Parts: sequence; C-alpha cells; structure tokens
Amino acid sequence: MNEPQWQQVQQLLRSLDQRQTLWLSGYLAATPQPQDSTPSTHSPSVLIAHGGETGNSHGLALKLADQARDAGIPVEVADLAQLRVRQLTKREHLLVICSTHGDGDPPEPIMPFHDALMADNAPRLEGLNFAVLALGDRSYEQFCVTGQQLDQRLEALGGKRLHARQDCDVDFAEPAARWSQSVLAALPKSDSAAAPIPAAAPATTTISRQNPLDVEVLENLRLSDSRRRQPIHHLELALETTDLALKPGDAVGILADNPPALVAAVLDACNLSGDAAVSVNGQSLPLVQALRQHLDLTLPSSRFLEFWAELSGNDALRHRASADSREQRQYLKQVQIIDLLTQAPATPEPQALVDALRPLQPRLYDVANSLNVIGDELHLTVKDYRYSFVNRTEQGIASRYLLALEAGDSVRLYPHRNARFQLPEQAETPLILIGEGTGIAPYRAFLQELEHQQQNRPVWLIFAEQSFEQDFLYQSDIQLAHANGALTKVDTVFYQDQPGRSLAAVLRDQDATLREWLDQDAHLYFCGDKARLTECEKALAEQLGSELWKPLGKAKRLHRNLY
Ligand SMILES: Cc1cc2nc3c(=O)[nH]c(=O)nc-3n(C[C@H](O)[C@H](O)[C@H](O)COP(=O)(O)O)c2cc1C
Repeated sequence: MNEPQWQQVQQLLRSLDQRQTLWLSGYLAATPQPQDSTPSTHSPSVLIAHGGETGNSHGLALKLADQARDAGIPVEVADLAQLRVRQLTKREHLLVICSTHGDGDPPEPIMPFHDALMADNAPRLEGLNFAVLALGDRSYEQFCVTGQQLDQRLEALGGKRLHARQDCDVDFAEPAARWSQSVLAALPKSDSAAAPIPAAAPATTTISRQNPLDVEVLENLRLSDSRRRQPIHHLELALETTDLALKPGDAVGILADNPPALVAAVLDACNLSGDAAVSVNGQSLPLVQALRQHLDLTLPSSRFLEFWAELSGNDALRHRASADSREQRQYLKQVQIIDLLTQAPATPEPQALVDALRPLQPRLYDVANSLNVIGDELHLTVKDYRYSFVNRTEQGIASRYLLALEAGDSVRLYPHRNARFQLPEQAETPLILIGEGTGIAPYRAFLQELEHQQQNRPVWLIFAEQSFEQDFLYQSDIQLAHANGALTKVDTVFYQDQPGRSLAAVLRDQDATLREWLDQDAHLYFCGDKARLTECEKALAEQLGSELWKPLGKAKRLHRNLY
C-alpha cells in the first residue's frame, strides 16, 4: 500500500468498534479477490523435485533453490516421495534431481511416484519443460538408470527437455554445479523479480554433510563377548547442540577418516610427502589430510584406472583401461586403489592424485537412543564389519574408524532423517519390531521414546543374533522395557544355539497371534541385514497371503531399514 492508502485504512480502523472490525475481517476474507489479468492454470514457479535415500539429491535441490532465488527465479522444492504425477500437469518448469539405488532401482521412498509416472494411464505433460540431474555410482552396473528412466518418460509424456540430462558419479559436486548453472540460465526470469527472492529460511548455519558437527566420544563399549571375531560396540557421543532435531528412527552420517596405515601406504607408493599443499572443494590443505579425511582410498573408479595406467605407463593396466566398460567394471571389483599403486608404481603430481580419487562417502548409522530421554548424548551401535576381498579379508572403513575411537576423540557427523522409519502417529497402534544384530539400534530408541511418552501401545520385539551368551545386545535394556511394560512381548532367535531357527519361523509358529496384532492395525518394522530380513519378509508374505500382505504396504504399515 502507498502512504495515503495506509493512512485511510488506519483512519477507517480507528472509526470502527470491535464488532465492526470483526465483521470487516470476515467480509474481506470471504470476498473473492480480483484475478490476475492473465489467468493461468500453471504455477509460475519452477518446481525442483528431488528423490533419494542418503540426502545427496535433497542437498543439491536445496542448493539449486538458493541459487535460483538469488537469480530472481521463483522456485518451490518438493520430495518426489510426496509428489503426485498429476500435480505436474499444473507445472511449466520441472527440475528433477534423482539418484539410483539397489541394483538399478529407484530410491525406495519414490517408488509410488516412479510407478505412477511409468504407468500406462500417466497423464500427458505437454506443457512441461523439464531437466534431469541423475545421481549414481559408476561402480554399479546400472549406472544412473533411475534418472535416465525419468528423463525418457517425461519426454515420452509430451514434456520438452529444457536441458540435456547430466549423469553424475559419486563426485557429483562439479558436474551438478555446471548443470545447475546452465539450467538456471535456460529458465525464464520472472518479470516481477528484478531483485533476488529471499529464501524461505536461512540455510547458512545448519549442520549438514558439508557443514558437519564435531562431537566428542564419551564411551566405546564392547557389547558382544570378547571371543567374537566381529564384535558389536556401543558408542556414546557428547551432544552439545539441540539443533540436530533427530527423532527415534533417524540416523547420523559419519564422516570417517581413512586408516592412518592406508594413508601412509598410499603416500609411500606414490613417493609423495604428506605436507604437499593441495586443494579439495576449493579449500587448501596438506595432502595427508586430504587423503585421510576427504578421499576414497579403497574403490578405484574407471577414471582413476585410466589416470594411473597413463601415468605409470604399465601395459597390463593400459589394457584394462581400454577394455569395454563391462569388462572394466569386473576388473575394478577385484582391485583396490593400493593394489593399483603397488602393482604399477608411479609418482603423480599431488593435486592430480587428489583430482583422480573419488570423494570419501559418509556412512549412515542409526541412532540408538531417544534425544527426548537422553538429550545430550548420541548412542550408536557399531559392528566390526569385515568382508572377503579376492584372497584377503578387509575391514569396513567407517566401522574400523569408529571402533578404534577412545573417550576424548572427536567424530564429524550430521543428522540424517529416515522419514520412512518413524513411530506411527496414533498412540495406540501396535508395533512388531523385527531386527537382527545392529538392527536393534533404532528399536532401543523407539522403546526409550515410548516409555518417555508413557504410551502403553502393544510392542512385540523379535530379535536375532548368533548366541545368547555372546551377543544378546542391550539385554538389560530389553529386559527392563519388558518388565516395565514398554515391551509387551519378546522373542529371540540365536542361530548358533538353535541351528535352523529363523526370524520367519518365530512368526510362522505364532501365526494366530500375528494375525490378531495385524487385525489391530499393527505396523511391521524390519531392520538390519538386508539378505536375512528380505528372506524373513518373503516368508511372511507367503504365510499371510497377498490379500493380507499387499494392503500393508499400501497403508504404509511396513517400514524397512535394511543394509
Ligand atoms: C545401497 C546402494 C545402492 C546403490 N545402487 C546404485 C545403482 O544401482 N546404480 C547407481 O548408479 N548408483 C547406485 N548407488 C549410488 C547412489 O545413487 C549415489 O550414492 C547417490 O549419490 C545417492 O544419492 P541420494 O543420497 O540422493 O540417494 C547406490 C547407493 C547405495 C547406498
């Protein structure tokens, strides 16, 4: 309003009594507002839609939105998990950022959107201009396929490609920034938006993967018996901020350091000094720190193979580097970075080495306590993860790092929301919690939260591990929760003590009870080892039959957290 109008309004308001003011506010609210002179059924703002599981797509979408607003382009950000395909018919501009998971599958949360878009009855999208940024990992056979499928389908439904699709490997920062820049340049600027549009909320100081929090280790306790080859530990970390907003079911991304011995071996094989100055993401730091904290020293990419083959001039490596991509992928599954470096020694420029390596990926760990109960600590359950690699045994980078931590050490982490692994809102809904090994972690957080809220909903825990004596993780917490009523029913399976017993067998033996719980709208949770729990889920689906099983998924009563 201009000044004279505002003065008139003030004058009018002063002349009204309370009843008249109330009437006026109702009148204004109910009066249809004049329409824009050029009515449009399409939303003028650009929709940035993201789909992923580990936060990369989401992070890039938020960054792109900030850049768009700075350029005066109105945008909205949406999660593909919540978007309906029909909503796209009302859009003119759509920017999709989406990753691929599983074995070339869409990220689990976006399955309904993906299915609807691929369905024969998907709506035509003639008025839509779109561009797709696909995230993936070249070490997978089905590289970036979900982004590719979305890109093709949007075009097949009549959409116009605003900009060519960009496929990104795990070092996506640079190609994503280039794609974002050229996509923004291709978008029409809003006439009314000569000035930058302020972001809805300042995103500057939030803790994120790019801006992690340093927390101190309070305790590192071994939960399983000392005879275990792959023991499980309980870590307690000091939390001095309440900004993390972690709910039971959420996780944290851990930025682990590479083992010092591996860093030393890489420096040694390259004949380089750790003091050499290099740059990572525009930040200058010593090479040793870049290798320790920022770069993946385990998995070689095909780019690294090509770089090393060229630099070393090694014929065998050159032959591998020029093989077709399938053969190359097979080969890269059988070697690690250090194997290439020692097999064909060479001395790279420090910065060239840094540029050829992939960024070290964070690892997600479920939080094992409720912050509403213990607000100044974060508890994690960590297994000493080992795997066979060709003819040797390797240790997981993150678990090795976490297990070696001592009280007083610090860890970099950021919060990760697991929107699909939360407690149901209705306080009476029964829960059936099925877990194996470290899969108990989020259930411990659930139980603490339920006790805290004094919710006495029925909760049935079915937990599997190797042996009762050596691996009954959090046994006292579970017994206590059972004794005080937070846990209604507990079943355990110890594979070594009861050969042939399985999680599925527990459910099969108690078929009638299970059906009773499901009749009362129980939600089912699966957490832990992917192979075992998928096996359990399959057996359960067979036991219940598709008539009972299928609606559970549709009603969002199945929650999975598998790894
Ligand atoms: C369990 C798992 C499976 C994956 N499978 C694939 C795959 O089949 N193809 C691919 O290109 N990338 C695959 N990726 C890599 C992800 O797409 C990549 O890490 C991406 O940056 C994740 O983005 P998001 O955090 O938005 O989900 C996989 C990652 C994980 C953790």
